[in-house]
This record gives sequence, structure tokens and C-alpha cells, in this order.
Amino acid sequence: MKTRASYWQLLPFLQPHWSLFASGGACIIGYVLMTLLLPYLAGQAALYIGQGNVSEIAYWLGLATVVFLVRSVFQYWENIWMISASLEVALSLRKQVYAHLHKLGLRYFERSQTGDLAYRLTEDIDRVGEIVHKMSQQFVSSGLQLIAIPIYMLYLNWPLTLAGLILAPLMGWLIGRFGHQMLILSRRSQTQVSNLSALLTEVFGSIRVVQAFAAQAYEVERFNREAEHNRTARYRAERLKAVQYPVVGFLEAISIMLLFFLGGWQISQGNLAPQEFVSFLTAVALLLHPIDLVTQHYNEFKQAEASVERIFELMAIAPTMQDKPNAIALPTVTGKVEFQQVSFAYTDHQSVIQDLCLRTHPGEVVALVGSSGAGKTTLMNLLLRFYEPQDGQILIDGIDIRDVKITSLRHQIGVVPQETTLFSGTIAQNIAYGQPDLDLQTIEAAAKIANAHDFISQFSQGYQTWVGERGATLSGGQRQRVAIARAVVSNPRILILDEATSALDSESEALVQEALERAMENRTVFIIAHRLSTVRRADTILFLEKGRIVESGTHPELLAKGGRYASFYAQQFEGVRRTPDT
Ligand SMILES: Nc1ncnc2c1ncn2[C@@H]1O[C@H](COP(=O)(O)OP(=O)(O)OP(=O)(O)O)[C@@H](O)[C@H]1O
Repeated sequence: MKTRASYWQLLPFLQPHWSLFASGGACIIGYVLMTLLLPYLAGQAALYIGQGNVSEIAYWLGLATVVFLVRSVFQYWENIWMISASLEVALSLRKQVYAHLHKLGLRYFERSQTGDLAYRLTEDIDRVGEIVHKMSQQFVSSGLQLIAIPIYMLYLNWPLTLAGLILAPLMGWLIGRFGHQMLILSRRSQTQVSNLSALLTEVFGSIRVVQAFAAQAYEVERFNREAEHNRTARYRAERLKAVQYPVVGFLEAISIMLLFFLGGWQISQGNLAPQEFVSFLTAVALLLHPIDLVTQHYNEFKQAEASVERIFELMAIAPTMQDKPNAIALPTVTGKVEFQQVSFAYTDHQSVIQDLCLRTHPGEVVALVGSSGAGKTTLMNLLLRFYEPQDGQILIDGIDIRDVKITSLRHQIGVVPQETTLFSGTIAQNIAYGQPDLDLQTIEAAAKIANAHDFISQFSQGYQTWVGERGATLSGGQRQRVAIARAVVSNPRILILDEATSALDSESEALVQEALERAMENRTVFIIAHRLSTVRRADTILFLEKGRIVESGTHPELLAKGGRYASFYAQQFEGVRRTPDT
């Protein structure tokens, strides 16, 4: 979804900091007033230079020094106020965009690239902060000077001023045209950088796979292509600037030469005193810097507009999954789960869950079995309310999960995902993930359930041991046990286990299995089951096919029935089926 945002959307972010902007604005006015005094002082000094009056020259130059000093003080303070204001704006923008992203459902993240989001939250927002600073300080200051100085020049000598300004409309038009082109090129260039950032995040996030497949050369090639696109986009923007500055500079030079010619002519006719001409030329000289700044900042203004668009594009995405206005906090449940005629599709065309009914008792262990793509994970995604069914309802202890606050629902469901995700932080922080107030006793109790306490205690820093990004410093089995501890730390009544398919060595496997069994005690458990032992011990096995439960019962019941489950079981677990305990 593309919406073109404009700078107006920044206003709500500027308003809270109006006092900083106002203070900066007052300093800018002081600075411009001081600047306006300079041509007059220069003219006076020139008059006495002509007369050779040293004490008057010293007096007027002394006064000019004081004016320069006061002007510098104003400049310092306008900078301080405006930079503070713009940093505040960038900070609140960053906080709000980040919080907004966390309100978006999984659907949004499935379609976005992590690197692109990271780029918008970092580089794009920095660019907007910078432009707020430049616009509020230098652009406003330059703009005021571009208005005030010509007025003063008109007062000094209006025919000369009009002659000098004759090319101003052309310059203004050119600056506007260049700015518009710059916006178009910046959109492309920023998208390119974002793509680059997305690629890097993806590749370094999966560096093990890249190396395992010896795909480094392929990745380097892919990166080089993106980097070259990026270079081209940047080059086009820079080439535009390279054209713009000499063109505007040339027009400036022509205006100045015209002024010299007309000024010299007026002096020769006796219509202009030389010191007036010095005042006039000083005013012209004072104009050159603001013209350069406006040209340059207008470009940056247009470049940053692309960033504003990219940021507000995110803010415009409506959260798909929100609490109802009258949503209640889910009271502590016993763990009775019901699916009533639930149907769900990720996309319009393909139904994934069809008219599904199921009912579990508190404390029941339910194994979800079925071939790949049957809808097992989807069923659990619906229970966690990552998605909402198009038809039917899901109840926990008789309460429709759409009527409760999502956070309260998820707090009562523990999840052990198939792939363990740990965050950089300590082991304690990983177990108490999202609940920084949990005490160490609770964390330790969860680690004991998860068979993790012993190995954690062996580390010299125990629970405060730092876990590298994605838990890189722990073994696979250790990571899984930390994940189990995390799932049970808030003592949820419902537990979802997505069994890992990759095998651990037998000792590690036994520890993980033991941990899982303890974690399952006294909870309603849904297991996306891949192991024979799990399936056999489940109170109920639900056999799914194309989003429907086609068979349910205990392992012996379903085997005796000789239906879909029995043949799936025969195929899937053939190797272990003939072992003595089956
Ligand atoms: N985020 C998604 N967007 C679109 N379609 C999806 C999404 N997730 C899953 N699907 C589709 O929904 C169907 C069911 O997928 P699901 O992950 O629930 O199956 P599963 O039984 O858990 O399979 P597996 O055992 O392989 O994990 C599949 O056809 C899959 O392609």
C-alpha cells in the first residue's frame, strides 16, 4: 500500500516541542536583525576610509565587531534550540513508529523485509530529524535573510535592486524544478539502500546456511548487483546536484556583474555615492550565502521527503489484530479449549482449516498428527490469535478468544517452538522474556522443570551468563531447554509444543524429553507431534488432513480402526514400529 505522505504529517510531532522551536526562532530573528546592520556599518566605514578619518573608521569597525559578536551568540543559541527540538522530534517519531509496528499482526511481517524496516527506523528517521533541524534553523534563517536583505536593498537603491533581482524568478523556478527531480531520484535511491539493508539482514541472519551450502560466492554476487544498483541511483542524484550548483552559481555571477555595471554607471552619473554602493555590495555579498543554503537545503528537503513518505507509509498501516474496545482480560483458565466449526484461509483462494470442531478437557494432552501442510501449525496460530478465523469461534473455558485482550490470552499459553529463538541477553532474561520483573526464584523454578538448572549453574556466571545473538553460545539441547523454561515460567494452563524434527544426541534428547514431560504436567497440551513416543502417550490424537480432523482417538483405538492414521503411522514410524515396546 502506497500513500504519499507530506511534511504536514510531521506537525503533530513538532507541536509538543513548540517552545524549543520558538526560542530558536527568536534567536534567528536576532541573527537576521544583526545581519541587516552590517551593510550600513560597512558603508559608514567606507565613507570614513574615503575621508581618511582613522578614529571614525575604528569606531565603525568596532561597532561592526560588536554586531558580529552578538550575531554569533544568536547563531549559537539558535543552533542549540533547533538541534534539541529536531532530536526530540526524531526520538518521538522513532518511538511511535516502533510501537506501531508492534501492533501489526504477523501477516504484515510475513510480507515485509526486516532490513527494510530497520532502515526506515534508523536511517530514514535520522534523515527526517536532520532536515527538521536544517529547515527550522538554516532554511528559516536563510529565507528570512532572502526577504529582509532585498527589502533593505530596495530602500538603499531600488533601481539597482530591481536590476539585481531580475534573474531571481528564474533562479527560484530552477531550484524548484531541481528539487522535484531530486525527490524522484531520492525515492529510488532510498529504496535501493533499503534493499541492500534487507539483503544484509537476511544473509547474515542465515550465515550458517550460507556457509553450509558454500553459497558465499553466490551471495557476494547478489550483493554486488544490489550495491551497483545503489551506486547508480546515488550517482543520478549527485549528477543532478552537480548540474544545479554551477547553473545557479552562473546566474548569481551574471546578476552581480549587472549590478557592478549599473552601480558604476550610476556613480559616474552622480546618482550614487560610493559609500552607498559599498553598503549595497555588502548587502549583495550577504545574500550569496543564504542563496546557496536555500538551494542546497531545498534539495535535502526534497530528498528527506522520500524518507517522510517511507516512515508514514508504515504509520498508515492499520493494525490487523486489535483488542475489541470492550475486551476483557482473560481470567485464569483451567485449560478447556473448544474450536467450533472453525474455517480459515490465509488467502482468498485457499482454505486451510475447514469447518473444524474440537474440544479438549483441562489437563488433556492432544497430539496433532498429519502430513506436511495439513494445517497443524495453522490451528495453533489460530489459538494464539495470530490470525482470525473467517468462520466459527474458538473458546477457552467458554470465553470467545476474540472478546479478550490478546496479551492476556497469550500470557496463559506457553509455546515451545520448533526452532528455538534466543535473544542476546542473559539466560535469566531469556527465560523471563518480556517479563523483566520476574524474580530469580521463579526463573530458577522454571529452569528446574526444564532440566536446565544444572547446566546453567555450571556456568561461572550462572543465570547471568550472556547468551550470544540467537543463543549462539549454547548447544542445541541447551537452547531447547531454555526455551522450555521460558514457556513454563509464567505457569500457563495451556502449552503448545511444536516438536523439533532435528535429532539431538541421545543424552541431550533424553534430557529434553524429560523436561517436556515435566512441563506438560497439569496443563492442557497441544503437541505438533513428530515423535512416536509422544504420539503414543497422548490422551487424544487428532489426525488432520487438508484442514479437517479426519480421525481422533487414542493410539490403540486409531490403530485398531485401521484407517488414515494407521496407514500414516505405518509409513511414518515404520523403522521404530517393530521395536519391542510398540
Ligand atoms: N503465512 C502463511 N501464508 C499463506 N499460507 C500459509 C502460511 N502458513 C501456512 N500456509 C499454508 O497453509 C497450509 C497449512 O500449513 P501449516 O503450516 O498449518 O501445515 P502443517 O500441518 O503445520 O505442516 P508442517 O508439518 O509441514 O509444519 C499449507 O498449505 C501452507 O502452505
